[in-house]
Amino acid sequence: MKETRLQLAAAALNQTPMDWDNNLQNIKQAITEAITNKTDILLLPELCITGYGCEDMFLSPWLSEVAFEKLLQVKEWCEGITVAVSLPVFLDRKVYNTACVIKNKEILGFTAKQFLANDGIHYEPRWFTPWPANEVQEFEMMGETYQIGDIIYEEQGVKYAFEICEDAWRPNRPAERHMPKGVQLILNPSASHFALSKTDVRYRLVVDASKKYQCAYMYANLLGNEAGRVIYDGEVLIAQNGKLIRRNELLCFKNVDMECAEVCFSDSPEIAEVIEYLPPIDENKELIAALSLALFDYMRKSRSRGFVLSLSGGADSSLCAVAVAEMVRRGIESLGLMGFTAKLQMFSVRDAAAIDNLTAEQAQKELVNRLLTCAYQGTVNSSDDTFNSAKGLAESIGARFYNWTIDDEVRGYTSKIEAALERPLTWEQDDITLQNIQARVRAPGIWMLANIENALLMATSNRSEASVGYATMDGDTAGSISPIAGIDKAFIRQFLIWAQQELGYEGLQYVNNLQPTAELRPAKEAQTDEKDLMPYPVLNQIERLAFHDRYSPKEVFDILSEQNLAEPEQLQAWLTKFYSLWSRNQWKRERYAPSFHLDDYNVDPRSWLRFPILSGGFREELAKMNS
Ligand SMILES: Nc1ncnc2c1ncn2[C@@H]1O[C@H](COP(=O)(O)OP(=O)(O)OC[C@H]2O[C@@H]([n+]3cccc(C(=O)O)c3)[C@H](O)[C@@H]2O)[C@@H](O)[C@H]1O
Ligand SMILES: Nc1ncnc2c1ncn2[C@@H]1O[C@H](COP(=O)(O)OP(=O)(O)OP(=O)(O)O)[C@@H](O)[C@H]1O
Repeated sequence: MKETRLQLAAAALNQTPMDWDNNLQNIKQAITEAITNKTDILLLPELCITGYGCEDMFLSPWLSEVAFEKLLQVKEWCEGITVAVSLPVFLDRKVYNTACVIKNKEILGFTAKQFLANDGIHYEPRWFTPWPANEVQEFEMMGETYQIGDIIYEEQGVKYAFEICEDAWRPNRPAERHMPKGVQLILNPSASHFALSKTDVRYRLVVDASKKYQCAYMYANLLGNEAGRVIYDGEVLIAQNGKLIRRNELLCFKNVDMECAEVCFSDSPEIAEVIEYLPPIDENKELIAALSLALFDYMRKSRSRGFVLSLSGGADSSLCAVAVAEMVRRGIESLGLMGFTAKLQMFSVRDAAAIDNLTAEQAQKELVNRLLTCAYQGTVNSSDDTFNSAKGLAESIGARFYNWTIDDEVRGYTSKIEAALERPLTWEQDDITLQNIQARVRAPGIWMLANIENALLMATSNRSEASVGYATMDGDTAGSISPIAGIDKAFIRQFLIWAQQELGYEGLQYVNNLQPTAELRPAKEAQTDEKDLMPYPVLNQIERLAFHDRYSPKEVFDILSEQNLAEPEQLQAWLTKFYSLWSRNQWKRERYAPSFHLDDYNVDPRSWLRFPILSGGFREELAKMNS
């Protein structure tokens, strides 16, 4: 029996589009670590030289030229090691998404992606050309000739080849053709976005393939919030013959996260009979890990100095506050306090050392205090309950907390307009106007704090509100990021109960006992979101069926009718409200501050879901459903 042992390594990298210094530094760090570990082959993620999220910049030839120059720099760091590093290659006015193999400072070739990702948040065919199976060509670049295409490489007698991210997600994936050619190792450089529970799918793709194709399979994903909206979990997997060899801790705060393993290749491999899959995934844990890392990266990459939040004590703003506290907790856990503060680049060494001298609990609170400023902005319609909730939560996590009222500003604007119109504004006649002015006058003051502190203003809308436009434009939508606009309200409410119980955020006890309310109408009307709209779980179900599952209004009605959720007339009324508000409010979704992709879909037009700003508003379809 012939056996060869190879030391394999794969590294997740926290890259940023066109941040050449950062990207090359991370690549160098990974190569240096791998050389120290006596690695034979190191795999790095998809498009890690440029960053995956360069968007239309991929269409500019100069971007690929710069990437090639950087590749030549990387090549020189590869002494005694084989490294797979990915970049776009511009040939004959087409761009290819490639993985380049460098062996001992020499370029062996470029494998080009065959299946381009074109669903959900991915739009690759806009930029790249797919490479045909089995084809290899030569091309010239900067005076040298190279091979590009469907190449099979060899390391110490072990044949290896690539599947580049999406390649592995298709039934006729390249591995199907590689196996009969004696390929024993597949490398997969990926930019596979985070979504709740998605790691399970990825795990299956990798471990199942290693069994089916009787090979070793090495996978490296990008890490962190790369370009603003999309988060990568930095997953690294090494598997062989149906057995997992290595899997890392996901969503860490490091720049480089590497796994190494010695893997034995034999001509009569032992194939696992039964594959051990991952245990059920705790989506609450996953959500907060992704959200806190997304905030951390967004903040440092945008060179901001913390967050500002209009804290109502309701569920949405409370989640935003907890996410910042968790960013600090998880950041310290991942990097150590000095590592965390150094990476933020906003504290002097002296300042950071002083914080480091505090007890762990004090240091956590001190950092939250420096990074999060909250304000409660009450009106005559606000209740003691929400004030106590906001204050209690802010104090419990250590955030700075201000409290003022906005009644003077509301009165000022209202009386100006009343004078101009020569009539009083009344709740009977001017309900929405009188609600919106309250939400709007909260914006200037909170923006002032954000400007003073050079901090990011968090807009607190969730996905359910975004669907139906249940937010005031330039009021509670004001902000520089919308961190929770990808999460539905029902999920948020159960998450906050979990966070109180499992993460120990006792300050959430108040909000966990409140009904969601906008508190924009006079208190005697006992306004609640669900009275204005419909029960959030129903709204969420309609939204998922309509857009994630792509059913027609009539089909959604039929599916929900079978569940006996409500009387048919009630269901019809909810559906009519949902589709009408959905259509009318596309323009608002276009104007939301950037949001994160967290769930398996979102309603952000720049990301998962495009919809016309002006449309027929489902009039005919709703009439059919109602007939
Ligand atoms: N296609 C389109 N393109 C551009 N603009 C369009 C438009 N369609 C309408 N508009 C404009 O939209 C404007 C109306 O939008 P906007 O002023 O935002 O207000 P609007 O959507 O009419 O009302 C806001 C809703 O959000 C609720 N809300 C507000 C604030 C907070 C909360 C909470 O949960 O705490 C809830 C409130 O109860 C109300 O139901 C109109 O002036 C109209 O001209
Ligand atoms: N009294 C308030 N003080 C400060 N900010 C407020 C106040 N009322 C509303 N806001 C701002 O407007 C946003 C929208 O209000 P909304 O009621 O939708 O959210 P919430 O209060 O956080 O959650 P819930 O809907 O569960 O009550 C809040 O998240 C907050 O940022």
